[in-house]
Amino acid sequence: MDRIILKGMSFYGYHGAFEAENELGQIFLVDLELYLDLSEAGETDDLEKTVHYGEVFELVKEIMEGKPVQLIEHLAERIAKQVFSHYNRVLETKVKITKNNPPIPGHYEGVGIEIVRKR
Ligand SMILES: Nc1nc2c(c(=O)[nH]1)N=C([C@H](O)[C@@H](O)CO)CN2
Repeated sequence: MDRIILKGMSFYGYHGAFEAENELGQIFLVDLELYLDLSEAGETDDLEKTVHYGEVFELVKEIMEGKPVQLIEHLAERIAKQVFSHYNRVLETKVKITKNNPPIPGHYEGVGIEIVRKR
């Protein structure tokens, strides 16, 4: 299916299950895919016939820079719900959230989760 992709969005937030994370904060990376039919927008060259990815960025930013929660799963679920409630055209969404520097000793590129939700 066609999709709109928002890749490597980066936000500073205070989410986490540990107190240190809530106090110091850290960078969260978000990748988002919206599955929808893009043929009408392609045919007509009309922004009204698709989803404006700039608006979607603002929606994600509000959640990621908003009230701290414990789990990145909860952030991803909130993003998926907001996408569906704002954009009827979107049939499915994939949300990936990564922390590159969580307070976990060891060597790794990052830790994260990915969810796929259908309307
Ligand atoms: N599945 C998850 N596991 C963990 C999370 C999370 O959000 N989802 N969070 C933490 C801590 O906040 C982590 O950043 C530091 O250990 C632990 N595990």
